[in-house]
Amino acid sequence: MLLNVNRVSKIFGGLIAVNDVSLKVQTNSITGLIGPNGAGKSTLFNCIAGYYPATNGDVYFKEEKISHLPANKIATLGLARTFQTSQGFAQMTVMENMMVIPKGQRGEHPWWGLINGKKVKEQEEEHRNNALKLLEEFGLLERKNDLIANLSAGEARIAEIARQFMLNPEVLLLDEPAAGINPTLQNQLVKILLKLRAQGLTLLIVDHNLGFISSLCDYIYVLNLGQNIAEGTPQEIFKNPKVIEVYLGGTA
Ligand SMILES: Nc1ncnc2c1ncn2[C@@H]1O[C@H](COP(=O)(O)OP(=O)(O)OP(=O)(O)O)[C@@H](O)[C@H]1O
Repeated sequence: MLLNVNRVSKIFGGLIAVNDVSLKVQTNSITGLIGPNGAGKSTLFNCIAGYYPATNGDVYFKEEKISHLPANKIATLGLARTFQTSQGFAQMTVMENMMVIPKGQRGEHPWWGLINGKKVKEQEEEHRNNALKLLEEFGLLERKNDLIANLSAGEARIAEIARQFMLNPEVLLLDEPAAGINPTLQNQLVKILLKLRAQGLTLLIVDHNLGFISSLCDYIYVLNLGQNIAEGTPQEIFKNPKVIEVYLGGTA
């Protein structure tokens, strides 16, 4: 089991945003997390990735308890997340965004360059080659010198996902990757994600687009009002009466 979320709750003031939720993500699977607005999906992502401390419960990644660790430490262990809105730097180019060296990497320490300049250069070269390879894989190589601000919303989202791969994650949490992306880019994204899974990546995906979710996921969890109300294969989930009632508004 790569990721094990055990009875996690998150309370904001008087509001129980996530209420005793457990889920498991198998190595090399694509797992979906769906539910209506305000169900607690993003909050659960934040608890898993270390952006919020959970009020109760634990998260285990590769059998190690990570629920007490900060996000940057969790990212260096191999678990990264994307956000609903792009976190990239609008006035940087696509390539410059890729090269923002993740925290915890040697290159960020100023003294490192003084004592070992050659190693830093080698590492930068390695980052650059990795970035170019990823941009090609994500169909953004031709846009590498364009400012993030000049990309379409969909391209900016794909650039943000590509940027997360600079950390070489083993599991990536994707928060609404298909939102605001036109159908052509969406199909491209499905192909890219399936290819990355074939290369060994594990994914946990939140999205409102059920077609996108069912074309990707092996297994789906459904949240409503902070609670896990159903789990199963896409076929099981989309004929589950509870899911139809709360998520599809009673229209099957
Ligand atoms: N930082 C916060 N402080 C207080 N309440 C919050 C905070 N973040 C989220 N909430 C509340 O927690 C509940 C769950 O929100 P969350 O964003 O996790 O839902 P979601 O399922 O991701 O929704 P959406 O699909 O609309 O993104 C909501 O009622 C929301 O208002």
